[in-house]
Amino acid sequence: MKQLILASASPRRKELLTQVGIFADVVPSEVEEKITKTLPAEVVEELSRQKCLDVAGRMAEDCMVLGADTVVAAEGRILGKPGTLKRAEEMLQRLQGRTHQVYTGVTLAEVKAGRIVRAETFSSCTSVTVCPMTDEEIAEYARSGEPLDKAGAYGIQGVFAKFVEKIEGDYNNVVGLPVAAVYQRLRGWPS
Ligand SMILES: Cc1cn([C@H]2C[C@H](O)[C@@H](COP(=O)(O)OP(=O)(O)OP(=O)(O)O)O2)c(=O)[nH]c1=O
Repeated sequence: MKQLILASASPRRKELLTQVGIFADVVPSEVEEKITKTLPAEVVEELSRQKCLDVAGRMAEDCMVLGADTVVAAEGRILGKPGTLKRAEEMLQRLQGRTHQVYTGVTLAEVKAGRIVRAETFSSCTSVTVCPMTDEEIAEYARSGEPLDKAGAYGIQGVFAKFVEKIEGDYNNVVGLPVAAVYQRLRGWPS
């Protein structure tokens, strides 16, 4: 396989690729993310494409570029990163005691002789059921710092695992990258 460039600053995505033996160089996208869609699957696909094509357009060497974006969809709303403690608590209040969906969009592009010669976009959805949480549990978890940089204000791979009743679909998709689907697609691409 050609050198893979990961157009994402998310350490979790890099770790997931490394876990399956795909060693990527990181070149984070600097694109201003612009949402024109409304369905969560379309939103993550659109954002993953913007991140991927931004970085791919700057590559001079032959390579593959991967962009990804993750959001949580709950009761018709799309939840990104909370950014503040208050927003984190509001999001967790919305998720506790219910089932929601996590969507990750992925775009893969091939760069040849300084040009993008191919790009493919797809998304993956996982359902996550969260146990009922008390107000104290929500406040304590929000204060832990874990939620702030994560879509939906939680990290399934961290302390929040104790509130996850069940999931349906790819676990790694929740963490930020459906790594099996990525590998299966990359396998079919030119070496
Ligand atoms: C739901 C959930 C999300 N997340 C993370 C994955 C993503 O890093 C983050 C969603 O933010 P994204 O905007 O998808 O990605 P990012 O800002 O981390 O990186 P970049 O924009 O450079 O690609 O939430 C978890 O780590 N665990 C979880 O359980």
